[in-house]
Amino acid sequence: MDIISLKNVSKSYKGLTLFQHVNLNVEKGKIYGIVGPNGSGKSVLFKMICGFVFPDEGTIIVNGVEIGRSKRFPENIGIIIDRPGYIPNKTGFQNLKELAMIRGKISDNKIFETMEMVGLQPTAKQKVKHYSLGMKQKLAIAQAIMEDQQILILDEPFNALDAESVNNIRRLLLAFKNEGRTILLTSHNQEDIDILCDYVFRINNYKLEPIVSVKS
Ligand SMILES: Nc1ncnc2c1ncn2[C@@H]1O[C@H](COP(=O)(O)OP(=O)(O)OP(=O)(O)O)[C@@H](O)[C@H]1O
Repeated sequence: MDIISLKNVSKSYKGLTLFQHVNLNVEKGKIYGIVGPNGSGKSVLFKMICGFVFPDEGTIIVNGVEIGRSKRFPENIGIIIDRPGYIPNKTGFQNLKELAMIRGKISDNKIFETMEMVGLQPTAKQKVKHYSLGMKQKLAIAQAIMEDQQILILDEPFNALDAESVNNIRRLLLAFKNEGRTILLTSHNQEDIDILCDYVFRINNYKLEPIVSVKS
């Protein structure tokens, strides 16, 4: 069964057409890349899949649940879209802890492990308002993965990361895929797309056009 499916999805903003009758079936345990120029609708597509905005027509089903009908936010989905709103006067750990308390699923230890995994020091006393851009990005990645979310929707996950961190996060994402997690990502860096993605779609003419099937 497809873990995400879009059926006949259309979306416009006041005369700006982004998508017209788009269909997409996402297989579990694969990495999908969505590419397209600035303003082509990549983030809007991800927001629709996450239930943050609704399509004008069509349906989106995530994990068997139609978005916008029975419940608004899909369960078990890790998201990086836009800059997350952190509490500036708290440390990275404290910020993640606040988020973890919403679901109450994970221990402090798991937050520690996740911070180390993405290259942040969990015991650092530095407040997030003093974090560099790359550190904020790592925190965003940490919140998206720390609860072992099975679907990851990652809009530009490599933004602001140094080369070593990019390699680390790429390795992490490939390991998640091997565990059966499903990842949708965007990147303006073709190398990220080539290395990571099983399937790539380009937004073209208001549709998702398959451009390459690198590893299947
Ligand atoms: N809430 C909104 N109201 C009106 N227009 C919007 C809204 N959200 C997005 N748009 C418009 O939709 C278009 C697509 O935006 P989107 O952020 O999805 O582009 P993108 O492909 O992610 O671009 P980039 O590569 O620059 O990140 C843009 O023209 C944007 O201004």
